Amino acid sequence: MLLVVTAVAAERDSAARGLTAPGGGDGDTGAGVQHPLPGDRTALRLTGGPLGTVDLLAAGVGPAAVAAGTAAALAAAEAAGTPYDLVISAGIGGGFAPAAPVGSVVVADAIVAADLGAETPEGFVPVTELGFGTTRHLPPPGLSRAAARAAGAGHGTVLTVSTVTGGADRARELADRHPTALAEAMEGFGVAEAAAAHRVPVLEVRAVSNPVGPRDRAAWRIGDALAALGDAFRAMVPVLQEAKDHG
Ligand SMILES: O=C(O)c1cccc(C(=O)CC[C@H]2O[C@@H](n3cnc4c(=O)[nH]cnc43)[C@H](O)[C@@H]2O)c1
Repeated sequence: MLLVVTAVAAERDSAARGLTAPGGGDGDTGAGVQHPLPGDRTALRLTGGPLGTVDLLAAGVGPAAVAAGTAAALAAAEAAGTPYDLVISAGIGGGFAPAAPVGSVVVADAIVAADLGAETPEGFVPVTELGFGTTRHLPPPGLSRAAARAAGAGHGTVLTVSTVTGGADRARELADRHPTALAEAMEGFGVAEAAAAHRVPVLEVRAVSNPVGPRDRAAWRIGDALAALGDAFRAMVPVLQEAKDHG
């Protein structure tokens, strides 16, 4: 079973459209059915396509909301005896120029919490250097590479931040600290923490709606990014099917 976790319903519906589009999923999946989850949550459940059962959950904005939603979905599926075997964090995101322009798609080869740490006189120190936890989850390399290739996407680090970058200085600081970063968003690390706790592999897919940099809300291309996200899911179906059928 596949679990796709987004922040908002528009992202969930774009992914579902891709998974049910001709050439992507099987047309029999239709619009899906509501699948109740613990804690007043509901997933959209698709069945009958090449990927078998796919649950799509819009779990809220930010790492805490999606960590809670993902953990609830994973625990419920395990308790029902039908555990998920892959979780995908998906949605729109900011792209680092010039590698990830607006309208492009990025598949994460690493999912990194960029602001989980402490400010010190010497600068930012990640929690790992303070002796706690982790700041990085690694998707299965072969699967993430194949997914990126199928989607025509960039393959690089996706940062998780709790505050959308809004200035050139912050964008430069993040790029300096994470030279392989292609995109930032607000959920991937939360989804990945929950997946890791259940020993389930994770992917992150981001369609770029805006550049990482000075805030210019009017320039965000959310509709284009949602369309690109759906196209990416459609293109990734054969790769996800191969992973499902052959581990
Ligand atoms: O400020 C606004 O008017 C506004 C309107 C719509 C959405 C927002 C968001 O902040 C959306 C955050 C949401 O989208 C992802 N996202 C998209 N671009 C970025 C980014 O450059 N940096 C971080 N996150 C981004 C994020 O994953 C959230 O789910 C604001």
